[in-house]
Amino acid sequence: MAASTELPSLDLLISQTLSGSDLQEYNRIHYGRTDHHELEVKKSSQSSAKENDFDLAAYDFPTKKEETRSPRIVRVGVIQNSIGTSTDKPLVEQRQAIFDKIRKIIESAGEEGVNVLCLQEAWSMPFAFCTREKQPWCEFAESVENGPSTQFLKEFAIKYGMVIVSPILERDEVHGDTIWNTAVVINEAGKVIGKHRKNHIPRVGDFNESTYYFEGNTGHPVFDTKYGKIAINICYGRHHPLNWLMFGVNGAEIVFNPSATVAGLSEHLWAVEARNAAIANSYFTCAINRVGTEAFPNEFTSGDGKPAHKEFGHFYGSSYVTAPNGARTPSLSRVKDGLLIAQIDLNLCRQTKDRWGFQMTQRLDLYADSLNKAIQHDFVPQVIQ
Ligand SMILES: NC(=O)NCCC(=O)O
Repeated sequence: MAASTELPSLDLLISQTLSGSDLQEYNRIHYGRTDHHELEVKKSSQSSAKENDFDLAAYDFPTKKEETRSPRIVRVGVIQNSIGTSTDKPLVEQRQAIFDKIRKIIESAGEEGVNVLCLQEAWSMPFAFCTREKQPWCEFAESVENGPSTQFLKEFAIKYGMVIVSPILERDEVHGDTIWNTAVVINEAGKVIGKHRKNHIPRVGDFNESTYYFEGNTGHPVFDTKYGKIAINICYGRHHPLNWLMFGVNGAEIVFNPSATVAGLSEHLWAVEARNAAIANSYFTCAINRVGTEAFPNEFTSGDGKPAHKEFGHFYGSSYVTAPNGARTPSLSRVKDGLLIAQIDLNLCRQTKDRWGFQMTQRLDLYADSLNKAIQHDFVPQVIQ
């Protein structure tokens, strides 16, 4: 059955269907708290959201005050968006249309005091990797240091004193013009402080990304920013628990998961994976997905015997934030652009570690030893008959 593009969000459906103590119980069991702690946003931001047709939601994660450490309050923002115009237009026009709509949303994020903002995977282009065509799509690849996306975002980073994570298609001119799927980290002074390249490249459905780029070679970097230690687990990496684990081992307090995934494939996994990662690693996770349906000029096939088609499928948005204790925000819409803001206290990471002891009780030494054996060509699985 085709996935619905009508249902705005499961969260909305629930909140409109249940009421009173049933809704409270649902919230307690599903979201991990009875109250979403919705934050007020400025009238001007509300007007801009209405005028520019994006959703705006903000939530707080109140955290216990500590006697010996001051709170470390940070506002994180995530943006999900559809592309700005059709994919048969000139590339520069397509990119400009995305910049034009993103500009408005970033301005609202800045006005609302967002400290760290993350955009969706390959945000400055359509997700054309389904086509397997090299032309014209490879032309969207750009330099980390001074490509159009970095130039565009630097201005906002400086204006709002905000760290921005910009997932782009990277062109590495120094190493043979190779292409990578990369998240660029721009600090509050507008300086690129580093990048992370996607570790796990999908080979599923229409996600033909391996035609364009290899698995990343940047490890699991954690960026120690003015607003906390952040990391980026790009899209398909969210299916790999050890990928999440390594960002935690390196000390991440917030891990962003900029994604591009479609309803027919992964919607039933979406609410589970980033949330589970937050719980297992005692850090905040911010899951961000594209939204809308992208159609391409030429037909492509999915290698499943079904007819050739021009549409990728429905990118279902539904971005959300999870705290280390497993409590989460409702999702943004499945069908509309949106800005989700979460006010978090990074002290909750250590508080959760102290309470649950997952870091203390994990057995990295044991896993390292077992994994070392498992990767040997003559490995014999430890099975007892
Ligand atoms: N962009 C990407 O890696 N998508 C793969 C599909 C998925 O992970 O749900």
